[in-house]
Amino acid sequence: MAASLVFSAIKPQYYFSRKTDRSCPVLKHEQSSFIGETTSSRERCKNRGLIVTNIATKPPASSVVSPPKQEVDQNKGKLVAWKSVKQERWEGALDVQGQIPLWLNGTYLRNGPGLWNIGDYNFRHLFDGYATLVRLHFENGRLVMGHRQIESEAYKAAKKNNKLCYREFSEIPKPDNFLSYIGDLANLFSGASLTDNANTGVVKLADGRVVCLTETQKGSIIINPNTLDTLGKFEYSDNLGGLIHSAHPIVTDTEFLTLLPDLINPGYTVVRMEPGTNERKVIGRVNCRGGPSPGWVHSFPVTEHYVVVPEMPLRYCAQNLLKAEPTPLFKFQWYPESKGYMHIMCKASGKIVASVEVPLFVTFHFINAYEEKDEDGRVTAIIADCCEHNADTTILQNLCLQNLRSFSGQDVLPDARIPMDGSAYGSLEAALEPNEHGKGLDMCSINPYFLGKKYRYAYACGAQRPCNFPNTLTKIDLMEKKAKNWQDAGSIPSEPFFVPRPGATEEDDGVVISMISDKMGEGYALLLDGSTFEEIARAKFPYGLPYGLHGCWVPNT
Ligand SMILES: CC(=O)/C=C/C=C(C)/C=C/C1=C(C)CCCC1(C)C
Ligand SMILES: CC(/C=C/C=O)=C\C=C\C=O
Ligand SMILES: [Fe+2]
Repeated sequence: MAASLVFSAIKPQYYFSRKTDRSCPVLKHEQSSFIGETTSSRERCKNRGLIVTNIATKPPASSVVSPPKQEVDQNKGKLVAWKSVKQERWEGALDVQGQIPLWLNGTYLRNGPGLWNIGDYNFRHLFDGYATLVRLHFENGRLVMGHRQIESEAYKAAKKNNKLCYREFSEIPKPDNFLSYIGDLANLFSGASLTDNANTGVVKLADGRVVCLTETQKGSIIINPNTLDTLGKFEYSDNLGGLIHSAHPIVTDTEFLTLLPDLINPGYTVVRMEPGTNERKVIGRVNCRGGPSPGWVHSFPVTEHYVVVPEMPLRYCAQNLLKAEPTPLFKFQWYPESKGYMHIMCKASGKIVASVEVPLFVTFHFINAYEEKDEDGRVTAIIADCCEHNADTTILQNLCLQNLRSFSGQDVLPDARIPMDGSAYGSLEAALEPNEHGKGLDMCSINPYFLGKKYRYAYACGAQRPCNFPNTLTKIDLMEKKAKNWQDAGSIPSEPFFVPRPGATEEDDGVVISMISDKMGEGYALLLDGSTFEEIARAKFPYGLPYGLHGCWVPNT
């Protein structure tokens, strides 16, 4: 059993003061070739439905102690996290060590970029990879795993033509000649050449549809959570247009909220979609306060009554979009002079009730947000928690595959942000001492019942230094300002996903699911107790799987 480690975690926070608004309620395996070419159908048949036995090897002991450099070097090249998925699909029951709680009945789905090459051509960036879905189906203490590639147009075209056909995060198809270059530019403006490679996340809508998403709107793809079949595009039936959106909508039993950045008139449209429909309706619009374009908006948080619209000084950049070769910040540009802002929009009226300047910040992921109220129930502040990267844009370069694959023992992960004071502006503060979680923090989840509400626990990936990527799992207690940490030295765990126990009354009563890409080239599903953060079960995969980004829970119906 892997020990639960106690060091701790950081969690920067934004504080906004706002005037009370009366109109609102207070309301290749490295060498592997492109999928389908190397894996023979014989091999696939052999693996399909395979019950993996004889895996009762002793789990690697966890340790708070950093692995000595030699150990890191010895295992160099075996870590499976950044290697393309071995084959297009697999499904089978897994042998479980430990006890899966009998109440855990349903399917955990995880999406992420898992295939980074077309034949001999290797992609540059983590976010370029073709989407790999992984499914962990829990039923009566048993576990069936499956993985499969999403059949996006981008993936199918790459397979058919053996070359890149759509614009990915950093990869751009090479024009054949000058005329096709002009055509490509036209296709960029119409969106025709943008990828639909839905490799960022997966959400279960309240009407039961399961949708994989990325930052391009056309990359919204409906899948079958049982078979992982690609069922077709999720077509938005409104006329809102635009080409991009936040990769992380807020999805609840009653709504789907997202942000549409406007690159022409810098700003954001906040939209809402009702379950059972494909039509987004506008809640309101925010104009940017600084810079030539909107800030990159990968995610955003909500409170009970407000949508928090972040305006990050790392902004979309039209010039970089047009460049044939990637720039250091890809499609973005850092404009520190343009400053950073947070806008607070009332969900009911669409009115902006506060718009504050905040210290420069760089974040992919907001964790949660909530309203702070005085004795009379008036909202006095909004706390928005995020995984902040010390206002350091080099995080984008760190996520280049070459950098991820070539860890030499040197620590390059940017520290999380140093606490700062507020004054007349919103402030950015560390929510707890950063060493609690090793000064790195990303890929977070919370108990979904606490979305938008004051909450105590966040689960995330933290860091055991030295490292070049988050390599621990951490449970942050925002009240005690402490963290419990779990680590399998040399391995990379994916986002710890919290599933509450039905009927639970405590916020952390549930399990945390993660998948580990281990240093020996293997991998396993891991279950931790949401309260003690101790391991309760693990199940080894037939082979290691690449790193994956975000997931969702689909309960058995
Ligand atoms: C995997 C992940 O988290 C992010 C993926 C982001 C993507 C695919 C962004 C793609 C884009 C383009 C292809 C052109 C327009 C800008 C931008 C949205 C960055
Ligand atoms: C995995 C990641 C950042 C890790 C750095 O600490 C960001 C992923 C973003 C997309 O979902
Ligand atoms: Fe994300």
